[in-house]
Amino acid sequence: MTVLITGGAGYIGSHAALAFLDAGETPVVVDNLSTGFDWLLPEGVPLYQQDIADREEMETVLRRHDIETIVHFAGSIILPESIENPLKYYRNNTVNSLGLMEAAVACGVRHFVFSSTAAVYGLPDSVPVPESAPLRPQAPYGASKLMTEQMLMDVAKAHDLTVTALRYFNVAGADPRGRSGQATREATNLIKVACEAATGKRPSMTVFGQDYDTPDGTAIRDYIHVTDLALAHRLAVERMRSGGGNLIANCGYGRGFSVLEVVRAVKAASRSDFTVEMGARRPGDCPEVVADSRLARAELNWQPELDDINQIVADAYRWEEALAKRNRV
Ligand SMILES: NC(=O)c1ccc[n+]([C@@H]2O[C@H](COP(=O)([O-])OP(=O)(O)OC[C@H]3O[C@@H](n4cnc5c(N)ncnc54)[C@H](O)[C@@H]3O)[C@@H](O)[C@H]2O)c1
Ligand SMILES: O=c1ccn([C@@H]2O[C@H](COP(=O)(O)OP(=O)(O)O[C@H]3O[C@H](CO)[C@@H](O)[C@H](O)[C@H]3O)[C@@H](O)[C@H]2O)c(=O)[nH]1
Repeated sequence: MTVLITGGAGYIGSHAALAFLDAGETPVVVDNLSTGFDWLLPEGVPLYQQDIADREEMETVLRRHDIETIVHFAGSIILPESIENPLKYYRNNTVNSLGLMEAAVACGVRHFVFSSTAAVYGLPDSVPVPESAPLRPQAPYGASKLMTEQMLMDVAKAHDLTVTALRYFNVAGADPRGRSGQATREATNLIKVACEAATGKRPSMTVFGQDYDTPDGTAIRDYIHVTDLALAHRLAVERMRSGGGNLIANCGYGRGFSVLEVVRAVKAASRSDFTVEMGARRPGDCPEVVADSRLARAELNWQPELDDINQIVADAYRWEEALAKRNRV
């Protein structure tokens, strides 16, 4: 019943490794360390430093560990970069995922969990966004993920494989016990950027747009604690093991916070009054993105435990401080 985590040395994948480890399972990780770090992985989790595109090596790992389930995080994740370099995104997120599916089918893997994204919805017509909302990705990043979802669902129908695709909203925070967190170089995510301003890694931060049609004029997002998200993956695997069928579900909490609310929370958690500049809207951003998360709650029996913006930013900040002290990334 071994679980393979691709991209397990990355931000979310390392938290998933912790979630399986904490539940008494020892997962195996494949990661090419292109954006991940071996030191993010919990001790005792075997790491194969290889590319998921290497079909032969992937099949060797799948057979050696008799892999029952693949939890597939490996991918390229920077939305603006996908506009500049679409081929990289279709190669790594779509083509390489296809190769992994072929290896999975060839090696008799039973279950597959895929990291999808709210970016598949593009600019939603209304919030909260249900899974049935129109799928109109605005950039190759979202399109590359949507194609993979579609391939997986077709493969699941034709083969003895059950698939869960989880569409993440805004992932943030760090393991509450300090064992992992986000170490991404040159990160652009709001909470990470604000925490870097709080530790002094950046001289200041900028709020992108204050003229949205929202209560305080800044954009609203559904920030989900990475540890709750990791839990959803473990529950998705449990559900498939007990006979649950294919599923596509949003992972968010179903409520949003504005940029200014997040900045205030980071200032309170860090007790730092870092400089916040007011800037123009970031091209492509929408005013409000919030998940309708009822399906994941019902199907996965997912009861998030960390739905608290103060805890999310406190955990993110504690991790950022630890990174700064260790002089890492
Ligand atoms: N962070 C978010 O807010 C967010 C939101 C929606 C979806 N996602 C998805 O979640 C997944 C994980 O994202 P993350 O934030 O942890 O990013 P990350 O960059 O920290 O993790 C990705 C990991 O995959 C590895 N990797 C990339 N390509 C690989 C390849 N070809 N072979 C082997 N390893 C490879 C990287 O080295 C890295 O460790 C991604 O698929 C991403 O698209 C993330
Ligand atoms: O320095 C900053 C960074 C962000 N923001 C704003 O904060 C909000 C959140 O931005 P960010 O953290 O970059 O997340 P999103 O742009 O909402 O995108 C995230 O959520 C998507 C799913 O919805 C994923 O696909 C992306 O990978 C992930 O980065 C947006 O309104 C930004 O304009 C700022 O004001 N200043």
